[in-house]
Amino acid sequence: MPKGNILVVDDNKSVLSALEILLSPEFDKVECLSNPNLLISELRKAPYHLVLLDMNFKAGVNTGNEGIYWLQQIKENHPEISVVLITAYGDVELAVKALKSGATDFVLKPWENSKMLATVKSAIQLSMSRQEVKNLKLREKELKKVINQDEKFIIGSSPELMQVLSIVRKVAKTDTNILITGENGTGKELVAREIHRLSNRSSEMMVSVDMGAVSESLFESELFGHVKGAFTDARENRAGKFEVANKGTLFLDEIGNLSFHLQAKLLAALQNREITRIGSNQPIPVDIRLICATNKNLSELVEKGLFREDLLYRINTIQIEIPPLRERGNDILVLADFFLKKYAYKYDKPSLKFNNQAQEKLLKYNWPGNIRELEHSIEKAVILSENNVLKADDFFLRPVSGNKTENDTLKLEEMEKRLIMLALEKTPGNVSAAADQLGITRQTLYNKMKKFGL
Ligand SMILES: Nc1ncnc2c1ncn2[C@@H]1O[C@H](COP(=O)(O)OP(=O)(O)OP(=O)(O)O)[C@@H](O)[C@H]1O
Repeated sequence: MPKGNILVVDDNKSVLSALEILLSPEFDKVECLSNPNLLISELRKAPYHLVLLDMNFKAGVNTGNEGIYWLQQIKENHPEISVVLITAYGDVELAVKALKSGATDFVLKPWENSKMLATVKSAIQLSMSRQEVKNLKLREKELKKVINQDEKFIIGSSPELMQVLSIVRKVAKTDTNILITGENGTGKELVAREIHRLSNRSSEMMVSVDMGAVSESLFESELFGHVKGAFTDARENRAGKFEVANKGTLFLDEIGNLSFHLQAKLLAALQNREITRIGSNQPIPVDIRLICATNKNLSELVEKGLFREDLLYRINTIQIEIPPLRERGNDILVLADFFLKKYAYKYDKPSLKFNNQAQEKLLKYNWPGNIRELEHSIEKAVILSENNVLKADDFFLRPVSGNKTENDTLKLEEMEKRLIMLALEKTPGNVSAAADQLGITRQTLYNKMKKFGL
C-alpha cells in the first residue's frame, strides 16, 4: 500500500527540518522547499499527494495572501492534490478563506506531532481517493468511446436507404422518441447507433436491451435495477439499464415482446422521467433518449389488445421504417462486395471475386433474413470456396415459402438442379439410371441438364 508523497513548502528552514524528521519515517517521500516559486515545477516532477504549505512567506507579512495565492495555483494545476496550510497566526477568517479556496485542512504552529500526523494521513487518503475517482472517470470515458465506437458503417446508396438516412440526420439532434420498424436483419440497431452517434448525447453511452432475450421475471430489475434484499437473488444494490443510460440513449429492441404488465411500468418511467429501483421507494430522475425497434406491427398489436395504445404514442413520435434488402436494388451487390472484402481479408483469400451468375443469383434472391443473411451467406461461401471465383453454386440460399414469386421460381429451379446433380453423382456416367431415380425420362433429364448447364 503506498503511504503517500509530501511536499513541504516553508521559508523557515527549522520548520522544514522539523517536519522532515517527523514525516519521513511515516511516508514514502518527503520533499522540502523553501522557495514557493519552485512549487509548481516540483509538482510536475513527481506524483505528490499532499502539499504542506506555509501561509506567509515574506518576512513581516502575515496577511496569508501569498499562501492563498499558492494554494490556488496548486488547485488549478493539480486539483486532486490535498493542501494543508500551516500558520502561526490562529486567524479564523484566514482559515475559512483558505478552506473556501480548496485547502483540505489547517494546522497552527506550533503543532502537536500526533495531530499533525493524523491530519497529514487523512489529507493523503483524500488525495488518493480523488486520484482513484479521476482514474475511474478516465477509464469510463475511454470505455464509452470503445463501446460507442462506430466500427460498423452503413453501406448502400439506394434511394430507399438514402431516405432513411436523411430522416436520421433530421431527428438525431432532437430528443424525440423514435420507433424503428422493419424486418429482421434490416439494420434497425445499426440505424439506432447512427442516431446516437449524430446526437448531442454521443459522448455518453447507448445502452441496448433486447426485450426478446430478457425473461419477464428479470426484466423489471434489468431495466429499473434493485436494492439489496429486494428479492432472494438481490445480494447487492444494482443499477438498471435506465440509470446506466442516463444522459445517453436507451435502445429497446423487440419492444413488441414486452408483456402488458411491464408496458405500464415502462410508460410510467417515460412519463415521469424517473425510475424507482425494485425494493426502494426513492425515485431516481433519469434523462434518456429512447429508441425502440420492432419487426412487429404495433398498431395491429394495439387492435388485438396486446400493446398499450398510450405507450405506442409515447414511443413513436417519429417512426422510421427500414426497407427490406430485396427493395434496395443494387445495394445488394454493394453490400455483397463489402462483405466479400471483409471475409476475403479475414480468411486470407484476397483475390476472391464473384462471377456474373453469382451476382445475378444474389440480386434475384429475396433475402428474408436481409443483410444479416447476406453477410452469413457470403462468409460461408468465402470459407468453402476452392478457387478465386465465387460462383452461383457457392451460395446455398434457403427456399422461401409463401406465394410463388419470380424468386420462388428461382428457388424451385435451384432445388431441381440440386436434385439432378445429386442423382448424377450417385449414378456416375449413367444418365438413364439417374433419370429413373428422378422419375423422369432420359430425354427430359438431358433437356434439364442442358438448361442448367450441367
Ligand atoms: N446498411 C448496412 N451496412 C452494413 N452492415 C449492415 C447494414 N445493415 C445491417 N447491417 C449488418 O447486418 C446485421 C444486422 O443488422 P441489425 O442487427 O442492425 O439489424 P436489426 O434489424 O436490428 O435485426 P433484428 O431485427 O434481428 O434485431 C448487423 O451485423 C449489421 O451490422
